[in-house]
Amino acid sequence: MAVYTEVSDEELQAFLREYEIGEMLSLKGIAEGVENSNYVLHTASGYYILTLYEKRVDPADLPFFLGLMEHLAEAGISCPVPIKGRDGSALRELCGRPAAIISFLDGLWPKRIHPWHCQRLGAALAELHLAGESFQIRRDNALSLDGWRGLVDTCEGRADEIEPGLAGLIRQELNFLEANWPSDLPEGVIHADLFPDNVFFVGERLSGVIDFYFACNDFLAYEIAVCLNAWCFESDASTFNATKARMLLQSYQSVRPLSEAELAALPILARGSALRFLLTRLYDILNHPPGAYVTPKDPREYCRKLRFHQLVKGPGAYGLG
Ligand SMILES: Nc1ncnc2c1ncn2[C@@H]1O[C@H](COP(=O)(O)OP(=O)(O)OP(=O)(O)O)[C@@H](O)[C@H]1O
Ligand SMILES: N[C@@H](CCO)C(=O)O
Repeated sequence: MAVYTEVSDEELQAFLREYEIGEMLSLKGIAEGVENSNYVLHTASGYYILTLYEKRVDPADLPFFLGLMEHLAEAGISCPVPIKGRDGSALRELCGRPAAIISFLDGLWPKRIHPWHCQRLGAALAELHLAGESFQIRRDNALSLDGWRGLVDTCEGRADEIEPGLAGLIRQELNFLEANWPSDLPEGVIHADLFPDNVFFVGERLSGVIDFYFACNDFLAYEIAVCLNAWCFESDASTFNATKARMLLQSYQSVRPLSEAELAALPILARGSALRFLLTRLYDILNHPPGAYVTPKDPREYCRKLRFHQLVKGPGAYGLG
């Protein structure tokens, strides 16, 4: 659950005076997510999401995130739109934190993934990648190789508290990835956290994508690897479902075909993506703020996924060929 910062009625009322979205009717903390404090805000003009940006978001990045949502929405991608205040700005401060109001998106995220979810996801992801081509602001991925090295240095001393042998696994994997990471794949704007809880469906229609607060420029195929990890394993996190992966990849390629180099790189990109989420989960569990209204996610799930990809010989393991 994620509400790190409590907002009083008085503070909210003063904040809302900067907007033209009507009188406040209610504000309810959202019991999901781990990064920011999120509330459903109900005003006389409808429902919105109020977000207070917490520890991992650098305020200097917020114009990128909010600008990207606006850009993608204008290009026809279904995603939240930042609401501007009377001064034309979507970004201001509340309770000492950067804060914004964004539009509310209908739909529910899938708790149980079927192959058709992966099919809808693949095409939507490729459309998102194409729509991002014309976005002018750039943001490097802070959670790529350099960021992983920093997290390994910080966490490895206590990693074996979580699982015996974990410190060795992450150090060796980092060394491997540093020696073998690709350098010349097509790049663009990626969402970078496209897990099922960030993709909404209404019935069998993908109704929208939320949570752009890790978005950045990186290899487009890296994003596919993130999705293979987040969408295509069974709940034991060890059994890979090649049918789901094939649906995802075929559907992506019906909109944006992948080059031979991108396909060949999938296994190493999947290893990198598994290490990325293993490390941030490990960091969060070792540095859990006491009393915070949030449930940390299990890093061991990503140890199992990483071990699967370490044995993969080529992209055929992902349902292709
Ligand atoms: N625009 C939106 N419309 C409807 N619901 C939303 C919207 N944005 C966020 N939510 C709700 O808030 C929850 C948390 O949002 P979000 O995923 O952005 O949080 P977070 O703290 O960045 O979490 P994480 O990075 O762990 O996914 C979502 O699962 C969803 O229920
Ligand atoms: N999606 C991330 C959490 C938010 O970054 C995870 O599952 O570890």
